[in-house]
Formats: sequence, C-alpha cells, structure tokens
Amino acid sequence: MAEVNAMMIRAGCNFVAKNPVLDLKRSGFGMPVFGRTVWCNRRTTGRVGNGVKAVMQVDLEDAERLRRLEGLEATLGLDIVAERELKEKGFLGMRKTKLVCTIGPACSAIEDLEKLALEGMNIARLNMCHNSREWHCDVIRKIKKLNEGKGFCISVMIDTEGSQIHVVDHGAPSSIKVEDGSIWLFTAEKFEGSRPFTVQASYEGFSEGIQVGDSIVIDGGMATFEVIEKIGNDLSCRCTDPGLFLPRAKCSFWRDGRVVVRNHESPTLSRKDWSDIEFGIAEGVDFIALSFVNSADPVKHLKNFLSTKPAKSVRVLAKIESLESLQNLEEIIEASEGIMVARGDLGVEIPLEQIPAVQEEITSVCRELNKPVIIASQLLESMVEYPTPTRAEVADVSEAVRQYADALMLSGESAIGSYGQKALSVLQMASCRMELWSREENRENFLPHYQLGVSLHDRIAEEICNSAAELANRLSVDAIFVLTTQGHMASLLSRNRPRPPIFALTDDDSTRMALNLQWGVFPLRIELSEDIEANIWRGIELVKSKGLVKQGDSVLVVSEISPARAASMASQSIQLKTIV
Ligand SMILES: Nc1ncnc2c1ncn2[C@@H]1O[C@H](COP(=O)(O)OP(=O)(O)OP(=O)(O)O)[C@@H](O)[C@H]1O
Ligand SMILES: CC(=O)C(=O)O
Ligand SMILES: [K+]
Ligand SMILES: [Mg+2]
Repeated sequence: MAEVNAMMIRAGCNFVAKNPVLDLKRSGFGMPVFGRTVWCNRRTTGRVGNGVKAVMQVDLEDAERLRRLEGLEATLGLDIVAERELKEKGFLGMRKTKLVCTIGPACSAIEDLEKLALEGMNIARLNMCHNSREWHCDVIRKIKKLNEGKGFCISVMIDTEGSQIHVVDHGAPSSIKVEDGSIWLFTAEKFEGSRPFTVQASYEGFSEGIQVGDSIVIDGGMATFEVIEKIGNDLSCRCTDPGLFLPRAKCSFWRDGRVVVRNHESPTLSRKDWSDIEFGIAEGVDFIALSFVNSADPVKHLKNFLSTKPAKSVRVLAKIESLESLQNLEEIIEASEGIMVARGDLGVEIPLEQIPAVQEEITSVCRELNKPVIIASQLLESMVEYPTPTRAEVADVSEAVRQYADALMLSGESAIGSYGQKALSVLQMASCRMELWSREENRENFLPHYQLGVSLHDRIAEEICNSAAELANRLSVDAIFVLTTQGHMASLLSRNRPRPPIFALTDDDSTRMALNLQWGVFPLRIELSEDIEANIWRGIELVKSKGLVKQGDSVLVVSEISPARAASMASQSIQLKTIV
C-alpha cells in the first residue's frame, strides 16, 4: 500500500485512500486539500473531506504508475531559495558562489536564521571556541527544523577550537591602548580580572624557545613588542609599535623577519576538540573544519575515526591558518575534503602583504586537486558595525569570486554584527555581478586544465566531465544534470566552472549536503536505481514537475553509476536532451 501524496494527485493516479487528508498531511505536503477535487477511483470522482474513510485499493495499471512515482515521492527537491532564484533570474542568473555564515548571538534566533536562509546562506558555521554545548545544540536543531519544515537546504559546519597557543588576554572586556615604549609582562600565570600592564597567555609553554630581542606581533600588527627580559617563563616586553590590544588577541613571535616556528606538544585535536567532534556527529553535522592543521596527519586521523562511525559520512575540511600548513599545503589539501583559507589567523603568522598571493595559490591548488575552497575572515569586517561595506571590502570579495573560489564566509559580520543579513546580501550581489562579468569575458576558458585521475576509470570520469562542461558552454544548454552517488562527477563538472547550473541528483543525503559547498552545484535528492535510463527519466520528471525546466529547454545529462551498484561494470554517459 502506498501513501497518498501530492505528486500522485498531480499525476492523476486513481485510488481510494483510507484517510486521504491525514495521509496527505503525513506525507509532508502543506497544500490545502479541503474542498479540492484531489482524487478519484475508476468510477467516481469524489471530494475529499475530513473523516472520509475508505480502503486503499490500487489497481494493477495504477500500481505500475505508482511504482514509478514513488521515486519522485521520496524526492526532496531543490532548496527553495535556489528554486526562487531560478524562477526569478533564469538558469544563468543563479548564484554559483556559495555562502557560509558564522552563527553567533546576533543571529541565533530562529527568525534570524530564517532571514539568513532566505538571503542565501548555504552553510551555517559554528565556531566551537565560543558559547556552550547547549547553545550549539539549539542552533543545529533550529537549522534542521528550518530545512525540514520550510524547504531550505542549509548544511551545518562545526569549526574546532584547535590549539591556539598564541592567544593572549589583558583581562578587560574591551580593547586597551598600548603606548609606545610602555613595558608589559606576558605571563602564563592564571588570575582573575585584570592587572595593569599584564597579559595572560593561554598556553603555559608559550615562552619556550623565545629569546631576548624577539618580537611579539599582536593580531597581525595591531601592536608590536620586543622581548627585553625573560623572567622564569614570563616575558617582559617593551612596546615598539603602539596600537590596540583586543580581548583574546592572537600573537606571533618573530626573529630576523620570520615567524619563530616551535614544535610545541599540543596536538591539532585537543581533548575538547574530540568531544566537540563526537557532539557534532551525534547532531548530524555535515562538515567538520579543523583549525590549525599543520600536516595531513590530523586530517587522516579524523577521517579514519569517522569511517568507524555508522552515521552518515561527515566531510572534513582543513583550515589553512599557519605557516607550517603552507609548507605542507598539497598533502593537506589532498587528505581533506575541502579547505578554508582562514585569513584571520594566517595574517598573524605571515606578513599581511603575502595574504593575497597565498589565497590565490591555495584556491588554484584546490581546483587542481578538485577540493572545494572557502575564503574566510574580514570579507566585510566593517559591516560588524556599519550598514555598508567599504569599497575595498567589496573589491576583496569580488576578487575571491573572480578567482572562482567555491565559497565565501562571514565571521563576526553575521555572528555578532548588527547587519548580518545586509552583509550576506552584499556577498550575494557582489558574487552575481562578478560571475556575470566572468561569463562575459569567457573567463572559464582561461582556467588551466590539470589532469587529476591516474587510473583509466578515473580518467574517463574526468574527461567525460571536462567534455560535458565544454559542450554545455559551447551549445549554450540551459542546465547540466548529473546523476551521482558520492558527488564525484558533480565535483568534476564544477571544477570546470561551466556556465549553466549543475543540478546534482543523488540518493545519498550526506552527498547532497556536502555538494552545497561546491561552486555551481545545486543538489537534489532522488531515488537512484541500477537502471540509468530510468534514473534520468525520474530526474527530469522531477524537475519538470517542480516547474524548474520547461518545454524547449535543453539539458545536458551526465550520469555515473559506480561498479558496486551497476550489475556489470561502471558506466558514464553524456546525453543532450530537449525537454518535451
Ligand atoms: N557562538 C558564538 N558565540 C559568541 N560569539 C561568537 C560566536 N561565534 C563567533 N562569535 C564572535 O564572532 C567573532 C568572529 O567569529 P569567528 O568565529 O570567525 O572568530 P575567529 O576568531 O575569526 O575564528 P577562529 O577562532 O576559528 O580563528 C568572534 O571573535 C566572537 O566574538
Ligand atoms: C576563520 C579562521 O579561523 C581565521 O580566519 O582564523
Ligand atoms: K575555530
Ligand atoms: Mg582561525
């Protein structure tokens, strides 16, 4: 027995249901049913009203129709925001660059989360450095509720605290001015409140290996000190470049124009991080972003750990925010399922003028190795306080879009700022504008083509996607559809940054949520079988039924079925279809 649902009704199936109204409600369709002619059996056409009871009987002809439609029924479609954008702006106008928002006290009410969702948030980031377990749990549940109840498709990312050994605090709730020549004591001693000219370091061994004459740079240049004396584990320092001390400021040690790299004992994943990760898994988060990754090892370690978990697969992202991570960049990117260019802490560890080049390099290596990349921190920093961005900030955002980064991230702008929604709309508008210019300049043609696959199977998949993207651009098709189980073909298509949107049809929910991070990919859930043709048929019927494609639209369909699923062997195909 099948449940009644709106799809069956629209398709005109003949059946009698036990309690159609209840069944409709249960199947999650909020459409009004009272007084509407919604169903009929062979002989009678009836009006459904409350309390109508009948026995479900589906005849053979309809059973076949139902069987085909059940695949559609199980489908939860495109995120409603993308759907709206498509209807308003057409295929080409859909924003391809994804948007991440850090959730904090300024936007954790469900109404605020919904506003961010409507403004285009694709991923919500929770920084485990701040706030309580209960607070994070509450936010995650609210987001899931919005997804389930309102048709959004927002993925959740937790960002670990990591071992930030260089954090210092002056004890006061706001910033303190640091005068030129003033003498300060940096200590690991723990005390409550503030003492004049005293700064607490978050890590006991902070001064190990530090010599008299070394410099301490606060927050990438907010102020600079010179170490004038070591007193036990404490450092007495003179301010050489006056400025400001913010609460929880980050500091780095410099000698002869370079950061002093020290092999401290603290692991990338602390005990608190593991506990936060367990919490994230239990709450069904989609991404875990690892802070202060210096090599591929912690990423591999976490992935091994996750592979032992029965839960859905969680994607591991590595944050590039230390000097060491730059030295091991390729191995970290290869081991991860995505990268965040965490410019905040990176700017503490390398000279600021190097940030633009490093960002471009990381973005390019990520595309080469086919890993999504997020550009993070200070994108619209002034909007924490002001309702408009600086022109320089808009230029910075546009440059990240021009570089074809997969995603842009808001930090304090959404977490604590008064204009989070406005900031998101600035990202949204700047992205669409730069994407348009890139298309007008045919910039996708100038992207370097790297060969990724080694095995024949991998190379075939890659070449199919490269050719499909080129075909889609040259033939100006309206959309690309890809049938993908783990998202691999979808990401290979995205890597080419094609002009039309890529609708990725998958039956795996974690794949669907992970694809949210990829440039130009709009994930949809669908039942996939071993019958490729049937999958394609179902996929197209689904998008047609939602009014996303219409008669005369041309679509390119790329399909992949892994060997484990296909009865015989792996197969991939490209088909060009005109919607009839
Ligand atoms: N959950 C939260 N609760 C309270 N404040 C938050 C929360 N998340 C972020 N914030 C505030 O927003 C600011 C920016 O957030 P963000 O998470 O980007 O900090 P960050 O220091 O750049 O990140 P990281 O610690 O990963 O380097 C933080 O300094 C903090 O004041
Ligand atoms: C996002 C982050 O962690 C940083 O910019 O440091
Ligand atoms: K963090
Ligand atoms: Mg950081």
